[in-house]
Amino acid sequence: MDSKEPKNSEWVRFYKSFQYAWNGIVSTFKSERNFQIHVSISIIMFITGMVLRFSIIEWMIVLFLIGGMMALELINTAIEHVVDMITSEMHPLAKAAKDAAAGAVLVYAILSFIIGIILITNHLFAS
Ligand SMILES: Nc1ncnc2c1ncn2[C@@H]1O[C@H](COP(=O)(O)OP(=O)(O)OP(=O)(O)O)[C@@H](O)[C@H]1O
Repeated sequence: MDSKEPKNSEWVRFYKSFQYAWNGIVSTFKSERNFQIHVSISIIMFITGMVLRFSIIEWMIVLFLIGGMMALELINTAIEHVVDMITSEMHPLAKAAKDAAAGAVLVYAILSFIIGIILITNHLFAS
């Protein structure tokens, strides 16, 4: 009997942690225009992959890029929130933190774009 309760509460905690994470994704989607743009581009890439009938390897690359992009955008949003919570005043360190986080997203976005173009052109010309 005693051993059942902690087990249940572990599952409840596990379920709740998913719920909190999902809430973070939904609220970021609602508030961040860049996240909405990334989701839209991901949907376009998904449809492109279906139309061109991507191979398993190509799908794995696309999913990795989409997942990485969204995860980075979520981390960038988290950093923005923390900075805004710490100070509402202009501070060089606040700027440095926000700009570095935005830079990380930009680096990944540029790489994703280049890899996406390579994937599509390689697929079209190889088949
Ligand atoms: N508290 C702050 N102190 C100094 N610079 C800041 C501060 N908050 C934002 N900035 C800088 O001002 C510029 C514009 O920031 P802005 O607040 O418009 O966008 P963001 O918060 O970085 O992102 P988003 O537009 O997604 O909210 C960026 O270079 C950012 O680093």
